[in-house]
Amino acid sequence: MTPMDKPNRLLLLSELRVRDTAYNVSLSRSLLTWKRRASSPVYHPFRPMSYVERCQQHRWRCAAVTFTCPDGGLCQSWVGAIAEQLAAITSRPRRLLIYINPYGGKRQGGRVYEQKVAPLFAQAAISTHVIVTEHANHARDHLRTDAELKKYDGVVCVGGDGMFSEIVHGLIWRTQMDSSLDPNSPDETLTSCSLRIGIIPAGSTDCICFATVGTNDPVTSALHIIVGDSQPMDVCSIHHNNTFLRYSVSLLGYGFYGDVLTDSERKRWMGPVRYDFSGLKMFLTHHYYEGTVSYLPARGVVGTPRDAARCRSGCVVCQHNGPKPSERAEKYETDDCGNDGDWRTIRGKFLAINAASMSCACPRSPKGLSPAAHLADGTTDLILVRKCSRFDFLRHLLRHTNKEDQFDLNFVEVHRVVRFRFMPRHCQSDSDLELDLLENGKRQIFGQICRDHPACGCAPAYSSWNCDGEILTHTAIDVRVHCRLIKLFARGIEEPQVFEDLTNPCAI
Ligand SMILES: CCCCCCCCCCCCC/C=C/[C@@H](O)[C@H](CO)NC(=O)CCCCCCCCCCCCCCC
Ligand SMILES: Nc1ncnc2c1ncn2[C@@H]1O[C@H](COP(=O)(O)OP(=O)(O)OP(=O)(O)O)[C@@H](O)[C@H]1O
Ligand SMILES: [Ca+2]
Repeated sequence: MTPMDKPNRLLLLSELRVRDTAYNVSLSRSLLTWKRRASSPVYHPFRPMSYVERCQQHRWRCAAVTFTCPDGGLCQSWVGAIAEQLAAITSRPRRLLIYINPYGGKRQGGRVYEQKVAPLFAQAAISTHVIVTEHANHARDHLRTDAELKKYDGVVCVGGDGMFSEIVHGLIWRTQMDSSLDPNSPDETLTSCSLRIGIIPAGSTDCICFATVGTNDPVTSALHIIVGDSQPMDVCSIHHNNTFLRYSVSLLGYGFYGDVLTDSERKRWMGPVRYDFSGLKMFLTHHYYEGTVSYLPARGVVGTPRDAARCRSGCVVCQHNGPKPSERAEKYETDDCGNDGDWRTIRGKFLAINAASMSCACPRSPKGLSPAAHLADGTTDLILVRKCSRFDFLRHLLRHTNKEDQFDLNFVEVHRVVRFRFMPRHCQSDSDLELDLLENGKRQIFGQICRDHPACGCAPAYSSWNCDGEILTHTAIDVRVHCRLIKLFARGIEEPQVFEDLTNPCAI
């Protein structure tokens, strides 16, 4: 054994055995590593120890190892040092509040939790309070008013993006109330939530889990919770006429994704495949919608939506763009005197208007709606898909599933923004409408009448907003990004480790 090596933060280094093979085993702060070596005499066994092993495609598994060593005293030193190190890690949760949606995805939430997750939490000595939800918004309302949050180190949801959204709404609301802030004001600087949220994926899309962990696997997510990972995330607030509607963390989509969601809600009984049916149907329907989008481009940030680089664990773009009080005013380009910076306006006919606050990667589209979007940079990528042929729209959609750039098409544009507004054409002021009619002449007037007349079977004037899988009640909205408002038990997607053994142990 070498003495405590402070500069390298090495605490113990010994030759130990696993079965008949000898290893050089070292313990530094919170990291236990072992490398094979040539060997020697009689060995005493430690207790079996659990650790995290990295597997293919970002999956983690819990493995166990039993070391043996030649003298009992050294054995005790090792057991003591490891226990001391584990106790010193304050980021690991000890008490969790868990909500299970028994009806999410393929309705396997309860089984997944009991069989795959609960045994791991028990092994890691995490105490849990489990609530199986009885109705929609049960978890949200419980968090808003009833939950004794001081008793917990984190909140976990077992379900899909909709269930995660409930937790986010409950926690953000509660945090703002505790800080005496007004969630109805779109200009309020909101207080970040202190409790981290864990997601055990058991839904239909699970894009938040996929885009923050790299896989939808309950065991991997449970292990990220156990080791106490932390990943901040941006949240958009959505208002209509200065009234709060909802928060969004992944996709806020009008047109195609709004229509897919509306149609798929009637097919919930089908499970996850409902999205494919409704997707095909809405693709064939090919509706476009008219309206005005205004946005505030992100200023003073690094990165663009067309970057080849991706947001990964320890992302430097997120670190650079994260909130620093001195930079905030510049980033939002707005000040207390009501100077609203350089708002830009685009009027047109759109097949889809999408805002992606993160990549929205999911099994259907492993690179996501906006592959270069960042989890915690304080911006959202506003994607405008203008009216085009079905063939062109299919080209755009297909590019979500291959290596080609879905933005490199002349009917698609993408802007990295901190705030945007949308006004459907028919909601515009009377004077705006009159101006349009004058500009566009008689043909437009007849088009207008036709659109307002349901019996003629023409395209509808309005779509709905798909807000993380929920339908918004209004179409005219004001959206603002709140940098790092929440934190997840995750670390972002890890780059594959090219030169390292896939097993990079970390005791649990
Ligand atoms: C030809 C294949 C093209 C495939 C294109 C796939 C693009 C998929 C992009 C998925 C983006 C998901 C963003 C995440 C949104 C979540 O907050 C939300 C809640 O869970 N999920 C959905 O709204 C669920 C949204 C699900 C949308 C599914 C859309 C499926 C489109 C199918 C089009 C078929 C055309 C075929 C023509 C022959
Ligand atoms: N006990 C319950 N009964 C009915 N609905 C519930 C219950 N608990 C939660 N919900 C609602 O079910 C909706 C869908 O749940 P969830 O997000 O878990 O699955 P999903 O929709 O299949 O997956 P995804 O959101 O990933 O597409 C959520 O909006 C949530 O509010
Ligand atoms: Ca972002």
